[in-house]
Amino acid sequence: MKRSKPIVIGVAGGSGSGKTTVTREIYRSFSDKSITVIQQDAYYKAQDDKPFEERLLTNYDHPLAFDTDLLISHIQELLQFHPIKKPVYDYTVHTRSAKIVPVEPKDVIILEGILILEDERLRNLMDIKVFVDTDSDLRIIRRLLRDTEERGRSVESVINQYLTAVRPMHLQFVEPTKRYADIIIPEGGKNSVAIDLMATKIRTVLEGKDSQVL
Ligand SMILES: Nc1ncnc2c1ncn2[C@@H]1O[C@H](COP(=O)(O)OP(=O)(O)O)[C@@H](O)[C@H]1O
Ligand SMILES: O=c1ccn([C@@H]2O[C@H](COP(=O)(O)O)[C@@H](O)[C@H]2O)c(=O)[nH]1
Repeated sequence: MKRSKPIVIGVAGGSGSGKTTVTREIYRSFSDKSITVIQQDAYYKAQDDKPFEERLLTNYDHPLAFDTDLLISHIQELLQFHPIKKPVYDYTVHTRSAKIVPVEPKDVIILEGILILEDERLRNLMDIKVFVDTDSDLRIIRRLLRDTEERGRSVESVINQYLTAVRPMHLQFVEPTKRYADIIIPEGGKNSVAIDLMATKIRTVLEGKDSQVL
C-alpha cells in the first residue's frame, strides 16, 4: 500500500547511550530497505570560517551548535517524498566535509540525535518518539572508547569535554526531553526486546494496521 506520507521516528538520548546502535539494529531488521536514517550530527553548523583552534572551543552539546532550520526543511522534503542532499560532518576537523550524500525518500524516516526532542518544531514532525536511557557512567566509558578509537581524540580531551560541556548540557537540555518520549529504551544497543518491539510496531504501521500512527 502506498503511504500518503512517511512515518517519522525520533531516537534521542545522551551521547554514548546507544542511539546509533539501536537505529542500526532496527534498520537491519528491514531487509526491504524501507527506512532512511537521518543523523542530527550531520546538521552541525559548518565552521569553515573559523580556524581549527577556535572550533575546538565550540560547545557541540548546545542546541545552537546545530543548523536545525536546514534539518527541519530536509525532513519536510522527505515527508513529501522528495529527495534531499544530506550534509556530511567530519568530527576530526569539527566542520562539514565537502561531501554531500543524496538521500532518497522512504516510507520510514528515523531521525537520531542527542537533541532531536529539544526543538518543538522537530517534535511536531515525529509520529513516534524514543529516548535511549543509559546511565552516565556507562555513557562516558562508551564515549571514551569510541572517541579515542574512531574520532581521533585523546583520553584527556574526552574527559575535559565531558566535564565542561557534555555533562552540563546533558543535564540542561538532553535529560529533560525524556518527558516527551513515547518509549524509553534502557541501555540501548543490546536491548533486543525493545528493538524487536520497535521493528514490529513499524511493520504494523507500514502494513496500515495501526490506527494510532497513520
Ligand atoms: N548495550 C551496549 N553495550 C556495550 N556497548 C554498547 C552498547 N550499546 C552501544 N555500545 C557501544 O557504545 C558506543 C556508543 O554507542 P552509540 O550507539 O554510538 O551511541 P550514541 O549514538 O548514543 O552516541 C559504541 O562504540 C557502541 O558500539
Ligand atoms: O565536532 C564535534 C561534534 C560533535 N561532538 C560530540 O558528538 C556528540 C554527539 O554524538 P553522539 O554520537 O550522540 O555521541 C556530542 O555530545 C558532541 O559533544 C564532538 O565532540 N565534536
